[in-house]
Amino acid sequence: MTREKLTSARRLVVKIGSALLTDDGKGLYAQGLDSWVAQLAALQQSGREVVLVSSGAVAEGMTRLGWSQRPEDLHQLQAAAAVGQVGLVHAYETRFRQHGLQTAQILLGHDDISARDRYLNARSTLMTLLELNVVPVVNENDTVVTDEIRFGDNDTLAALVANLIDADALIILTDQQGLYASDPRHNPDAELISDAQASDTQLDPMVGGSGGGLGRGGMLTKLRAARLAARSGSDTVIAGGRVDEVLTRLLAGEELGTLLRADQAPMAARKKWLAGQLRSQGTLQLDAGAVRVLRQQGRSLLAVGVTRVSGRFNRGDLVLCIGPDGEEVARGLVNYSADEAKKIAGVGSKDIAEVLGYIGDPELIHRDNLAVS
Ligand SMILES: Nc1ncnc2c1ncn2[C@@H]1O[C@H](COP(=O)(O)OP(=O)(O)O)[C@@H](O)[C@H]1O
Ligand SMILES: N[C@@H](CCC(=O)OP(=O)(O)O)C(=O)O
Repeated sequence: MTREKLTSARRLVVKIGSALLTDDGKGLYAQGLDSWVAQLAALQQSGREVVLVSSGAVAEGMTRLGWSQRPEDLHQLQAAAAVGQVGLVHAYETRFRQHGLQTAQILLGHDDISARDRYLNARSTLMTLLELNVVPVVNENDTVVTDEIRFGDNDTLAALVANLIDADALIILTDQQGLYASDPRHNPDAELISDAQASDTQLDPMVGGSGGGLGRGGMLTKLRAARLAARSGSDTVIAGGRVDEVLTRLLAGEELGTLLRADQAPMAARKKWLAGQLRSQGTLQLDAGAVRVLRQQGRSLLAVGVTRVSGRFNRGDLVLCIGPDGEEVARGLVNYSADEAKKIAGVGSKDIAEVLGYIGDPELIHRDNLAVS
């Protein structure tokens, strides 16, 4: 099968794992970093949007603190991550700057993505950074979360980020060339899987064991991540980070690594997910004009088209949009709380700041967060 969809992927999440980044425990792998950053910069400069999810904080922290063994103690791990994160971001910052690109540090926990208000904030910040042509460098917020650091799994975080920004593709770079039919550390003759549907259950027995010394999750978390990414329509590639020009070649359509395909396209998947959210926290009644632009033009909902607000909801909650006769028109994630929405109902976007004293988003529900019935 060809990889045309990947060549046209516009928005990418690239994850670089600990096993790859840390040069067998001897600090960060500088040559690798030079090469990945050069490739990422070229992709960004050719008009693609790139979010980088990078591990390596614990490993870099251990080097800086002079520790040769990964500590068992959770708080020591967290301390190492806090020390190492500075070095990690510095390593990316200096390299991207040589290519004329700014970077941003984003530290996230899974809760930041599951809580609705934080979800919208994280999404808006990442989208804004992409619009500004900045490369976000994401890692787990190891100071406040402990599960992920214990399992050493940034694969899940990368998939959640792919969901968050509706990425077209998630590329997971690791120390193996991709997913093999069995762990190549134990079976050097194992066959590389080049192409599969992410949902294919025949893959399950192939990913048994966990990872190596510094990486932990192994292929199990990568397969799970591919399935998670597929929920928002993102394909996943697992590929070898040491392969020459791996990112450039993958996006040129070369059949490297393992492609795990999603069943549906990003926007369709997102709308389906929204439509399937059962519990709504409130209702917005729309005037006939708003109903028309939502239905016929797929536009965002502006406060000016809202005639009545009911229910108790916060930013990020799901609300129903009903027409003048009470029929459901759409449902979506709202940008303002019920109290704020009541104040700005019927108000034009440019006057929101005057009414509220601030403006968060110009629309009440952004079209990406809206599923029309
Ligand atoms: N079927 C498989 N194919 C490839 N690698 C596998 C497989 N099963 C287990 N692994 C192991 O997964 C490791 C990669 O995972 P991990 O060490 O967690 O890396 P990372 O830090 O990049 O996430 C490989 O080094 C390999 O030993
Ligand atoms: N967040 C931590 C650990 C994450 C981690 O190692 O994950 P992975 O690259 O999936 O094996 C770090 O930066 O060291």
